Amino acid sequence: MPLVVQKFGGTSVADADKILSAARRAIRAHREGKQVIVVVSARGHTTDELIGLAREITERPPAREMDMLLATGEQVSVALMAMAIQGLGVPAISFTGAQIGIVTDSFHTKARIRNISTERIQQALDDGQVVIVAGFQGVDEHYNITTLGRGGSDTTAVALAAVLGADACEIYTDVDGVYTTDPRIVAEARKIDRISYDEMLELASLGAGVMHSRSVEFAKKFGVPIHVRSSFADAEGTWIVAEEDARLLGASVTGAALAKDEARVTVLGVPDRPGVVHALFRRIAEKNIVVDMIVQNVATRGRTEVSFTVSGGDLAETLMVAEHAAREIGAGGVTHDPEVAKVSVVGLGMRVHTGVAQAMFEALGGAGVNIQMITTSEIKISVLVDRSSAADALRAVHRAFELERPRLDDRREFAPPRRRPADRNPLAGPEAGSLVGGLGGMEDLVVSGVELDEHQARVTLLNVPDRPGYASKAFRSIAEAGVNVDMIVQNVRTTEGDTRLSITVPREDADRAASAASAAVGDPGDVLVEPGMAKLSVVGIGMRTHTGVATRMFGALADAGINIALINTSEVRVNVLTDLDRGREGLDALGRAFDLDRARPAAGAPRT
Ligand SMILES: Nc1ncnc2c1ncn2[C@@H]1O[C@H](COP(=O)(O)OP(=O)(O)O)[C@@H](O)[C@H]1O
Ligand SMILES: N[C@@H](CC(=O)OP(=O)(O)O)C(=O)O
Repeated sequence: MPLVVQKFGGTSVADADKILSAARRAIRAHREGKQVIVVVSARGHTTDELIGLAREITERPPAREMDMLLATGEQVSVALMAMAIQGLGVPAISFTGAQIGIVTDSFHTKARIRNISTERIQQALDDGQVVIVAGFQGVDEHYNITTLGRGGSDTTAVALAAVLGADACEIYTDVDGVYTTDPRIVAEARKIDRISYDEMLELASLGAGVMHSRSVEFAKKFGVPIHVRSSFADAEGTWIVAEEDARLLGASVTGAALAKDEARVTVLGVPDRPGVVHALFRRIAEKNIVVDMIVQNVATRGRTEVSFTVSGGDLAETLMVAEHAAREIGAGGVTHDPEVAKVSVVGLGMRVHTGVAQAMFEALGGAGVNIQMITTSEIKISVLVDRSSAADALRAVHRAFELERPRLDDRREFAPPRRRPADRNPLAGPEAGSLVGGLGGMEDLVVSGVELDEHQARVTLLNVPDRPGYASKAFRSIAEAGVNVDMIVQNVRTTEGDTRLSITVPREDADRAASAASAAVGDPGDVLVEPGMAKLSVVGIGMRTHTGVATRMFGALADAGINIALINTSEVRVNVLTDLDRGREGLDALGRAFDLDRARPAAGAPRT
């Protein structure tokens, strides 16, 4: 019998009419002969209101009690939904997370699912009942109630779909699909018909609030097709599916995202020697703080700057940890900016299209937006900008890539295949050995490989003026010279007022890239070339949301005495640049650190 999981977000169960309309949708699927699991979130703004209530009592509510409080929002919704479905004549039963054995770790307010017992749900389904489950919550091994982090009901829904082998997970929300960017900010944004897991992972973690990024990790790991669609209309929404099913045509950029609630932290005067970066990020990871956009630039006079972003809510704690770590490693100090935002473009097409970075920087320059930091991965480019210019920046970028124009997608009716666990579920399949942290947790990090690219050269532009338009000029010149750029890293201005922008290119193109850059910046003395660099990458799922992965990577390299010259991170990989002659050794060290015997050198995959 087909099985479907339907998740209704807060806006879709905000009042009695909406609950009844969601109930009718579940009943329709039930009458079509499907087994139906309904996952619901707290009604409307309930979770925000509960947080407000706690703050009225105390500035720093204990996390355990916070979870006890927040979980009530979803409990109200499941009861009302069960009443609605039963009232319409169909048997239904509601469960809290604890009742159906959604067992998590004990990181209150950001717990991860370890496992889900399926017997009770399966029994109810087999009895012909619609099963209603409270999203966003679980219970730890000591029976403490936990929550999964804001937006976590998506993760409950996809996790249930994964363990029960559902044919699809339907996410019902107040938009009719995933758009090229947030339609509340850019009115011309267009609905996307199909998008790959990796693109959605990047978009979600870069700010597209329509999906919880951890839910997409689940979907990718377990091969669950997700259908994001409107609660209030019947039209097809957006399918989030495996790359081979997304059948993407043409475009270099699929979507753009804005993360507004970002804060930047920079550790100044970091000694340029092995182990230092590791010491810093280990301290932060110990606090379970998710670090994003790590940018480390070329050292001068034996010192460098390391910048990274965290969400605004984590800033105070991060600063305390960073200041402590800075003293420990003998760094110069810590600065921060709480008023920044990150604008990103994402697209699998970037793997093959050139000139994407140039087009993005040109659009930003044209809109008068100053770029503070840049970081890239194979399928995304992110820039940090002042928060006040963020919406303008997003609109400019959306326009530059003509994201409002319909793509050549195949719009025929689409029924995605469920790619069953044998080939996709790393808990069951051949990748089981690569799980870090044992087989205990469904949400454990999956590291699928480590790679070495020995064909990289680094080109650095020194003395980059801190004003709009500069990056665009340099990249236009490099693109005109026909050079494919791989990594791009720009850190914030140093204390001496100097900004450095580094790129990596295929070694044979290094001189061409350097002369193109010199021509653009006007002074050859401002361009540095290091022809022999190696890129080491750790590849997998959940690389960013698992705080420990970068730390483990930096630690392994530190123990091997290998210095890190550049860093960039994404949802699916962490890349670092090292000296060429240390590359193989680094690859072995990473293979050991991540318990992989499949460490392999990779052919360079330049783009941009
Ligand atoms: N790329 C995007 N596509 C669609 N919606 C987006 C995107 N980025 C951000 N959003 C926002 O996400 C919202 C839906 O998420 P959310 O409010 O969490 O819904 P729910 O309550 O159903 O979980 C939309 O109203 C939209 O403004
Ligand atoms: N109620 C929780 C969980 C959730 O996922 O909500 P929604 O589906 O409305 O984003 C929150 O507000 O974070």
